[in-house]
Amino acid sequence: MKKLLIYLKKYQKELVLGPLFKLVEAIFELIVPLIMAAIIDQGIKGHDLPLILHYGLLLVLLAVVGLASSLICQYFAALASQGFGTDLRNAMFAHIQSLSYFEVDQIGTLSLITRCNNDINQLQLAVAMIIRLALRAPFLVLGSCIMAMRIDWQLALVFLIAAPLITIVLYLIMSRSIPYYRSIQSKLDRLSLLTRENLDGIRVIRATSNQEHEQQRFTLAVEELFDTSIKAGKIQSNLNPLTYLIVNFSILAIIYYGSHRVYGGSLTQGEIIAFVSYMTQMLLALNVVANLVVIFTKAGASANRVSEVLSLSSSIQFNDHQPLAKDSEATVTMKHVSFHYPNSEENILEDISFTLKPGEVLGIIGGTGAGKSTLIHLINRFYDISEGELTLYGRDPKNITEDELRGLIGLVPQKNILFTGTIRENMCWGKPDADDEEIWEALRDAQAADFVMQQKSGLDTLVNQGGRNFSGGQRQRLAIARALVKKPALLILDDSSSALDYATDAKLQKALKLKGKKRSLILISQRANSLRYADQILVLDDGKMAGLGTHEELLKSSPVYVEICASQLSEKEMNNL
Ligand SMILES: Nc1ncnc2c1ncn2[C@@H]1O[C@H](COP(=O)(O)OP(=O)(O)OP(=O)(O)O)[C@@H](O)[C@H]1O
Repeated sequence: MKKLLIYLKKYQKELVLGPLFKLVEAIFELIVPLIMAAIIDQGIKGHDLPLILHYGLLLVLLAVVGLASSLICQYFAALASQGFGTDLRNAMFAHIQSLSYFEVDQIGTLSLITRCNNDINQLQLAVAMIIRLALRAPFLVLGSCIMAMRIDWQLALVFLIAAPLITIVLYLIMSRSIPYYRSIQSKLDRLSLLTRENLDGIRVIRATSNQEHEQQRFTLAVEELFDTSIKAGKIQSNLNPLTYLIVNFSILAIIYYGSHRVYGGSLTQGEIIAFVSYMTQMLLALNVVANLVVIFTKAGASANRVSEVLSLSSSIQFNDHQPLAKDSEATVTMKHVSFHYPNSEENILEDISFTLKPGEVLGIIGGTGAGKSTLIHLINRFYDISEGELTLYGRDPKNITEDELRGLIGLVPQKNILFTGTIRENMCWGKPDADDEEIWEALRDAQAADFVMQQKSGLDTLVNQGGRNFSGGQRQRLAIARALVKKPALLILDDSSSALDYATDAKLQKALKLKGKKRSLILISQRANSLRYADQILVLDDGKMAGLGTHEELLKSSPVYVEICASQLSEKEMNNL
């Protein structure tokens, strides 16, 4: 919670002045019943029109000043709550960027989105309510009681009985409904997760005719939310009848006992009216307090969820910089490397060793789940190795700054993502100052120049969300070009040409090899054909090395490799190998 308070520090002025202005409005509200009493007792009773006009004008003045105070408070509340939300959202977003894959996996991407949006909205609302109502509502409760006592302390005993009774009713209702409100929040979380998942995967859902199943899942989640909301609503619906019952009995008591006192001459009719007004004011203010409790309870849960993210620190720390040995004989070296994900004990990679030299191509092949992408994650230092030794240009990656590491490696991940914007903007991600010539060169090498040229707007062609206005193969080539623009010393393609036909794939490989005299290349592929000209191929089988060598060497030494080739190539092709 402390972590969140620092974002309010900037708005101390608004947090103090806002409630003070609201207090001015509340004071005026407490004065109004007294003026009404005076109008009745002096003006109407004495047929004194000038006095009625005088008090009427006073009422108008109080209303105008009260409204102005309320608007000023509203302004401060909006300024502080929106500013707080914006600062917090920016800080949270920046913090998430600094986290490693492990922490992001731990919370989950969709939950992070909900926390960044819904939870911060909830906190914004709470800040606005603190400024607008947190001081005003209790002040009105207390003020109404005091004002009533000022008029007639004996009759005000009705307040002293009614106020605790109303408080008990509020407590009973709130304590029963708040758990439901908490549950509603987590159910809303689940619903937004389902909505997002479904809309993201709408093509897959339709292609696999799973609409009905997904509809059922969604309906179930909506019904659960509906049930919980109804339960909370049913409890909450007792609030007004019960509190109004107490207030109406109190008003009856005030009128009954008050009328005796009016006959006795110790109280006036106007004062009775003022008493009734104070009673109503107190009830409304207590209801506001009850709503505030609900808002703050929800905000409390949201604050915990936001703080949980902010208190995470990246498990990947980059130490002091040591200069890279650019003339090192090896780009990447792994010696007996093993790795398990932080959330499991089971080794995903075991005893992996290889050396990749500058200008060389390393192919990685293996079945699904063999650990190919995981190995790439280690080279990128998305995770740290669990055992063994990993060096990049002769250095432990822990001693390379993050910027240098990212500048060194151009990664085209398996699930490539293009961002909304133009093709040029996407290309400049790796190198913001890249000129058109550099971009076209990268596009040519990635075999993407032809189709970009065919676009009417060329590099200024707009890329829709996720690159949906391009085919799978075009997206892959654009993603490869984007990685090439920054001219990385090590280019990693994680199954990034799977959607290309063999001829385009071959042209791509040729271009990459031609340009990459000094650049090392790691190619992950499920297709043996795509890797056959690599300088060495690492065969992974269930996280273990099942061979390392050239295509020809592996055909003699690695049964797993032979099996992969046999499953993909025809007998004729196999015989020609
Ligand atoms: N973040 C993670 N946390 C825990 N386990 C993971 C994580 N990511 C991957 N794994 C597990 O690690 C194993 C290897 O996954 P990896 O993605 O490296 O395989 P792969 O060879 O690239 O497979 P594919 O060819 O299907 O992409 C799998 O069993 C997977 O379940």
